[in-house]
Amino acid sequence: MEHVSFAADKAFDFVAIGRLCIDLNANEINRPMEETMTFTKYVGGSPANISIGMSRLGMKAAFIGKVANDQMGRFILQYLQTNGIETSGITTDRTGAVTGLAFTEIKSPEDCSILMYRDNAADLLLAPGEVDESLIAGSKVLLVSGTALAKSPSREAVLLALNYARKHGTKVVFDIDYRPYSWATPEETAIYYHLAAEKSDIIIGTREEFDMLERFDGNTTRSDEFTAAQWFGCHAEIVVIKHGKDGSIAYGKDGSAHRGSIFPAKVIKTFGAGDSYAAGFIYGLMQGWSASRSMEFGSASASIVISSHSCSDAMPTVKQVEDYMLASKQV
Ligand SMILES: Nc1ncnc2c1ncn2[C@@H]1O[C@H](COP(=O)(O)OP(=O)(O)O)[C@@H](O)[C@H]1O
Ligand SMILES: O=C(O)C[C@@H](O)[C@H](O)C(=O)COP(=O)(O)O
Repeated sequence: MEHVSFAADKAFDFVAIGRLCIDLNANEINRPMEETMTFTKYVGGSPANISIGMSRLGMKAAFIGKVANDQMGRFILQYLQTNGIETSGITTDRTGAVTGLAFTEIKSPEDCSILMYRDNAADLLLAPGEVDESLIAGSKVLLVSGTALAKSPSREAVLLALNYARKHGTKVVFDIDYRPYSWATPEETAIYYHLAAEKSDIIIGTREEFDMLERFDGNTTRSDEFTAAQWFGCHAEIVVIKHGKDGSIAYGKDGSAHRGSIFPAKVIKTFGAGDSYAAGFIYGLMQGWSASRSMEFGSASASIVISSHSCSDAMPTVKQVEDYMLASKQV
């Protein structure tokens, strides 16, 4: 697989656009949320988690988004700043919108679910005029998280950000990130995901997420090969399909394919796998590594995070990932 090239002369390595939320993860685990009495608060939102992961890995990261004008919004901003993430691209809502909440239920290590409270979420009120073109122009990578396409004006903000990325030679990573709660219909989901995927250089998603994206494309057998071919016909250079504990597969435009295996993990909760995998994978590609090595690094990062109670807080450093890889053998 050919290595992905990134512009060298940019102030930032990575900028993400999308939601900044709060995770409330159950403290009393291995039981239904009806029996949970206390939660631990973490910064959340898939693109926020990935940005934090990139920063923990030593990358210079920035964020474009909108937070609520309340204690949760200020908590998020402070956490990002403490973690070295540029927040000048984040605006504060003045309409009374709130911070999206994700209550994580941990019934068992394999049976986790998320209860999302996202009515009037500030992140979906990001407007096109609030997208900082200079941040995108000054970044090697723009990460688009699919849920930001779920409602206007965030939808139009993302589409404008994609145009800015194309204009300035910023590589686009599209993390499909399907969260049913935020979408009105599957048809709408497919249409707007398509608009983003067509302009993306690297597309990452689970098989189910690609099924949502390819609703009108005739991939009736849910074939990974069909998926890859579909997007190489647009702009993609790499297509990664995640398969949970069965690992992942990456396809290259040159026709190559690489299977990624997993690292053993003492799983506390399966959430956080995708975000930490994405951070590790993108980091690897940006170091000039092969897709295989980048997948391995992402998989180890994922195993660290699913063995932890949080997602954002648990995002590992390079040394932590390398130590984990040394201490584990791939299964
Ligand atoms: N139970 C697990 N044990 C070890 N690694 C896992 C496990 N579940 C997921 N992973 C790793 O995390 C990656 C992403 O997880 P996945 O569940 O496919 O994505 P998402 O969290 O976005 O749904 C997988 O490709 C795999 O490398
Ligand atoms: O993305 C959200 O709104 C919820 C996340 O903050 C939460 O940490 C989570 O679900 C991450 O799981 P992943 O997307 O499977 O990595």
